[in-house]
Amino acid sequence: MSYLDELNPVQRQAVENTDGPVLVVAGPGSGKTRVLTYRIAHIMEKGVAPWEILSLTFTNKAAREMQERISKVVGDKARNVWSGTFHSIFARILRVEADKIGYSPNFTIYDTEDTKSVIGAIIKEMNLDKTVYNVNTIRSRISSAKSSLITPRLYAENEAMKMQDRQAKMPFISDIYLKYGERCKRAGAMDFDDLLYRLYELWQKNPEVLDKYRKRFRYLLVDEFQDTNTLQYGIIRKLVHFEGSPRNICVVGDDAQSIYAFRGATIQNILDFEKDFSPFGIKVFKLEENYRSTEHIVQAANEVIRFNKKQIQKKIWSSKGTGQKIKVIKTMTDAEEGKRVADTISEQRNRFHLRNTDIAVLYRTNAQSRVLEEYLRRYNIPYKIFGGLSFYQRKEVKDLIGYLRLAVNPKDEEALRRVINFPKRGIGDSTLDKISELAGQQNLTMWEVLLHIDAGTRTQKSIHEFVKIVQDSGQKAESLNAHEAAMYIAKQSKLIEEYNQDKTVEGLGRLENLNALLDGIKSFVEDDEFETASEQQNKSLASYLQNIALLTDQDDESKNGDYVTLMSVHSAKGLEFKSVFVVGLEEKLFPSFMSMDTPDGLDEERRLFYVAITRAEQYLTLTFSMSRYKFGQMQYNEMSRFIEEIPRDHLESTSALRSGFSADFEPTPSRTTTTAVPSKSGVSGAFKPRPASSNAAPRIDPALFKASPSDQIKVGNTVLHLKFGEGKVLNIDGGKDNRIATIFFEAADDGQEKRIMLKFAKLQIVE
Ligand SMILES: Nc1ncnc2c1ncn2[C@@H]1O[C@H](COP(=O)(O)OP(=O)(O)OP(=O)(O)O)[C@@H](O)[C@H]1O
Ligand SMILES: [Mg+2]
Repeated sequence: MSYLDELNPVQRQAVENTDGPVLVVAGPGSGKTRVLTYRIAHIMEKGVAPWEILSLTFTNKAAREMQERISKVVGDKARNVWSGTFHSIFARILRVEADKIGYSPNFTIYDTEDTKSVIGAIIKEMNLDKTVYNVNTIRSRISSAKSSLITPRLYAENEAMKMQDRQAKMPFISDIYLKYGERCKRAGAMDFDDLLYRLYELWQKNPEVLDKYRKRFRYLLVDEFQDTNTLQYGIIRKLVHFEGSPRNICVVGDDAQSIYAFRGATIQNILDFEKDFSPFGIKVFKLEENYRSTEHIVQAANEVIRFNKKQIQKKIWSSKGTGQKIKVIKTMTDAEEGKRVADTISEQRNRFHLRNTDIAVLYRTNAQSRVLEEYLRRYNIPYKIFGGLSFYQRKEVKDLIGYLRLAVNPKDEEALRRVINFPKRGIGDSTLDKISELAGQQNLTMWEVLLHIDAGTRTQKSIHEFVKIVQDSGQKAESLNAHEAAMYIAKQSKLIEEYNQDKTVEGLGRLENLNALLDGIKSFVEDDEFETASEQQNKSLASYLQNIALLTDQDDESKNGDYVTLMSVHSAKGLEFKSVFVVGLEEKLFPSFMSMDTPDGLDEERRLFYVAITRAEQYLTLTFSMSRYKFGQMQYNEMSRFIEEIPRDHLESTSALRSGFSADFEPTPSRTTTTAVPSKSGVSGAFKPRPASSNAAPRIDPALFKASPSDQIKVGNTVLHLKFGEGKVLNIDGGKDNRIATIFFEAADDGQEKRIMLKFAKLQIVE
């Protein structure tokens, strides 16, 4: 059996001990997933049928990769292994057994939006105040109740939960929960949590059904076990932990990579597993060699995770050679960060002969993808976003763009349909159908029909309000610049208010996306890179929309299958890439401001960082930006403590390090932002332009920068530009309001003269 030779001795034992419980706790890249894969192959080689094997993973991507890896060893029959995510496998079982719990086999699966709309309807029926009873909060309460196996009845009896609800001024959540369950059942629908919860219930109530599956799945395997929640573990236990069971279960995981505490996953599961199965001769294996990454990366990861006290001690080493040091890039703005990432990707492809698919860019929050996407597109680097939508495809982004489009063109029917009843104003589908019908009959646009509706009924009043919002927005779009207009519209439409109410993790992500869009519009307005006067002048909402039409266009950049992967760190679990970029390494972003206040929160962020950097095989690049727009405000950031926690020996010595770290390179004890006071010497020092040959950005601290009035700028001046550094004004032409300066920036990328419209440019005269 030659495939066994592709394993080290400990891995081989974990594979060959197919009978009885096995636990593998080991660090990243040590071959845990490989053990699972080979174990499945090995079980099949011993004559077990593929459908007797159940293998559970967390993401579809991981499940697919596992399937591919198994096929390499055993060929086509790999397809018949029950291998997939918890949700997909359980849905499959539930379809077969649906009638036993009063469902039809064709039950619908409700996504989050469906769930929210059902909960919203219940709140309305119960005459509860929807500003107090926030749909998202309730959804997440119900979800966590289900994940902890708390039925509506138990919920109603649970004093602790009720106390929490009373404190939140929502004493009726348990009633909503009960009604929600009934409603789903009546509708023949299950939400995502139900796929786990109902399966548990099915097995609980129907021992004969459970028995069938116990007999069927003779072998069970679970990857990324550290991230299972109570319910998932409950289901697993039911399947294998019983009298007379051979308990052929193998789980693999790494407590240091547990990153879903907020969803109820606890590393306690790993400890419990060992305890629960120890009476049945559990075998525990530890793997210590990292086959994925070179030494600098592995050692840096080891050092960082040592800051977490509550870890199972593990030694990890690499025999892949020293490898490259970790590169750190510091930039002044997030836009520049995007640009440097794109630059470095191009450079790495050439220098190290990488394909796009060898490269991944990982971020902490999805909202960060906007700037990255923009620069990858500008550089013609194909990319694909995993575990989420591309920025402009996200619902909240489309909502705001819908309003912006209406402001510029109220006849835009698609936009109108999208937002006329969002946020909800009681203009339902039937009203909309009527409007559309009228429009058809009279050969008008829907907008024109709206304009002629009297204000009588409640719905008609709502329509009037909506028309007013669009009209006001239209006026602002003409009189203000794109950013001012968009800010007005975001507020006036009540979109911000709507998204602001949702205090869940997902809700915050949506608000961040909205703000990222607004910030993007702001940088569009402030961008003075344009060279011609007409482009410079036109900073209107209409021109902004035209500009992004190209970005929102869904042309598939990843056509030929060679694309850079963009994803959140959470989605990157279990994956590996030759080159990995981890971006936005700033205090309050990564670690996230939401988790920084508690030691446990911070530990989880550190585990997340640990997951991020251990995805890299050969090249690891960490980037951070000194400033970043946040909620329309320029924020000044400090480098993330996680970079400081990496011993300097593992970092490439670059200018980023010299200026990013405190002088003696001691971790800085205080993390309050210090804003430098401009002083004569400080200015000239900080403003030193970068050498033309290097790719480094001009090191200008935005906090020190002060734009001079444009009419004072004269030929011969030396001026500073935030992006291009120091430059000499060679010529000025154009009339009063349209003066265009020709400036030579020594440090700019191309070393070419640039033509810049003075009215919009931000330049500081140095001499
Ligand atoms: N004995 C081995 N010989 C050669 N390559 C190996 C060996 N074991 C693992 N590898 C390779 O090392 C890489 C990491 O393995 P794998 O993905 O299984 O690690 P893991 O422990 O699951 O990591 P993570 O914790 O990040 O999920 C893979 O490319 C795998 O094929
Ligand atoms: Mg793995």
